[in-house]
Amino acid sequence: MTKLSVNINKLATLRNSRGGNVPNLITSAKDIESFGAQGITIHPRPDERHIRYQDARDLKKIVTTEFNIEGNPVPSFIDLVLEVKPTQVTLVPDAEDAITSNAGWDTIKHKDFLVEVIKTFKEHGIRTSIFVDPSVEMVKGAAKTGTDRIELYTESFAHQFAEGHKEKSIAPFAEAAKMAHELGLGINAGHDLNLDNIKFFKENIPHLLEVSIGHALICESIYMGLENVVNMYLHRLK
Ligand SMILES: CC(=O)[C@@H](O)[C@H](O)COP(=O)(O)O
Ligand SMILES: NCC(=O)COP(=O)(O)O
Repeated sequence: MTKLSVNINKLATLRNSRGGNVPNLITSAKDIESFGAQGITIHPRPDERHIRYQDARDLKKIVTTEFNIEGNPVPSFIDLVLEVKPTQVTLVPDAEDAITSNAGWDTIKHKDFLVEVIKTFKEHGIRTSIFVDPSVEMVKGAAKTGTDRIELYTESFAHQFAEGHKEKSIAPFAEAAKMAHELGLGINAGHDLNLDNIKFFKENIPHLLEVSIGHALICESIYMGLENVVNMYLHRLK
């Protein structure tokens, strides 16, 4: 079974655009869980342009499914995660000025750093995942960091799938996932997954444990409603 973790960054963006507390992230997260999603993901960035560090603390009190916090492990992020103790932390090598995540880790170059950070989180009972491009070499490097899981960065899949290059879009992901499974790593995936591409991705990536989906899911919900859309994903992930 592949779990759906809904990334609520975009709801925070909407809230922040007006000040105030509409939409209320706590109510939204509870509703998303009640619609059947098996997790809530947030990706606080140091500028707190969408999710604020305080949101992470507040959400921890009410999330009853899997709580996944993603981000670049700068000192303030590490402190936040150790305080909040989510189910899972996903490490993403965000550049400060990036609009959104745009690359996976170089798990070879940053091995020593990743080993140290992952050890710290695991000592505190937090499952770890690291964001990687669909590269066998990067997956092999990830396995040497001690991480529990990887998250495959699916932007290139989504882009090529939308262009109609189905087989080409999935091939490196299938190969990277096969290697991850052989090395004992759990497999998550995310970025630009949507209602059009999720079924094909799921069908072609065995052992896919979890997908985190935000941007498209919230955009689709504008037309079809959050409850419907969550259920449409759950149906495609069966
Ligand atoms: C790691 C990843 O792909 C997502 O967390 C994505 O980066 C969402 O972040 P934004 O909502 O800031 O684009
Ligand atoms: N880890 C990926 C994520 O949380 C959501 O990414 P996106 O669906 O907003 O592109």
